[in-house]
Amino acid sequence: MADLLSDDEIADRLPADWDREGDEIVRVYEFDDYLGASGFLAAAAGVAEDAWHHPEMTVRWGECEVRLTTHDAGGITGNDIDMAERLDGIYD
Ligand SMILES: C[C@H](O)[C@H](O)[C@H]1CNC2=NC(N)=NC(=O)C2=N1
Repeated sequence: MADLLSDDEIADRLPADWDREGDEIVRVYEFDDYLGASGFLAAAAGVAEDAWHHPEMTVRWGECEVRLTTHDAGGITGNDIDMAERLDGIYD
């Protein structure tokens, strides 16, 4: 099981455009419309399934909010940082 990151480690490793909110890291990806946001969610779900690390995702008009935490560890781990970087990689 992945180890919890310290506050300093989280601050150091948090990718640009992501914020920390307690035991989660959060980013809102922006799109031109609802279908764009929905398509990103579908692609992100595939990335998550491949990595077996699953974010909480909420689609709104033109937005997909992604929240990551490691449930098994009860907080933020390297798995969350890695998933954030993977999702940034599929965001055009
Ligand atoms: C049983 C447990 O849910 C699985 O091992 C995986 C599935 N996906 C997961 N996703 C996230 N975000 N955290 C987990 O701890 C996690 N665990």
